[in-house]
Amino acid sequence: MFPAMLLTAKDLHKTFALPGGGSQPVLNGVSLSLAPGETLALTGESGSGKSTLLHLLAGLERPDSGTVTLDGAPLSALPDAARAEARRTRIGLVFQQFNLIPSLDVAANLAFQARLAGRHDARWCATLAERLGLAPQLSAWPETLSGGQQQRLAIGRALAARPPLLLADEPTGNLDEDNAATVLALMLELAAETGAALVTVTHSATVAAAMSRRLHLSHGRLA
Ligand SMILES: Nc1ncnc2c1ncn2[C@@H]1O[C@H](COP(=O)(O)OP(=O)(O)OP(=O)(O)O)[C@@H](O)[C@H]1O
Repeated sequence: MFPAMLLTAKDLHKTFALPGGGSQPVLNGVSLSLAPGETLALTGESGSGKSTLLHLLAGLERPDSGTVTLDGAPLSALPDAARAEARRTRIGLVFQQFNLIPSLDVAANLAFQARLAGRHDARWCATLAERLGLAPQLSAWPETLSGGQQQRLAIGRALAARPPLLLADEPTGNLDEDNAATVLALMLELAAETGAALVTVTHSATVAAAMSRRLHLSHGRLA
């Protein structure tokens, strides 16, 4: 018997209006499904729509047509507030640009999403800080951290609420080779430990090879 799917996208279409008039179709019937704990790389040429697809999977944007279902609940059909709630409690997000909160120290950044989700667990946050090599920096400001440290913190923040789904957009895109390898290994280890499924948008063959499955986006469709 197949395991119940965590995430299902069915026949997603998305077209953007162009500033000068006209429109640009970006996703043209994209479907995928992800089992709990599965890891998936989304690859494709620059501009092929990978980030757009990730945003639809995260409920950050809505498709023009098609559905995104998370744990059996229709994410894409929910009104904005309910989608934001689902994102807070069920999805961890990691971006290329780290997106840390500059006015909060490392400890508060780490705990931020878990607090929002009403699932702060001080012991788990301490474990995450330790595992991510950030324990000595807990009272530092994010701007004083290296790029690698900032991305490790962003991963910890995304996993602090133990979401069943982690979505990452070029998580190693701003890092040198050594930091990229460390961040990739930690992201995979901690996702596996928490049971989170992972979808990673990437241009990196190394990152793509580290995922259990790869899908390539081309001409608005996945293969
Ligand atoms: N909000 C938006 N409004 C208008 N056009 C958009 C918007 N978001 C994305 N696009 C366009 O959709 C296309 C796909 O963009 P997207 O960022 O999803 O591609 P990508 O595959 O992630 O690219 P890259 O690898 O360069 O990050 C691009 O042509 C982009 O200009």
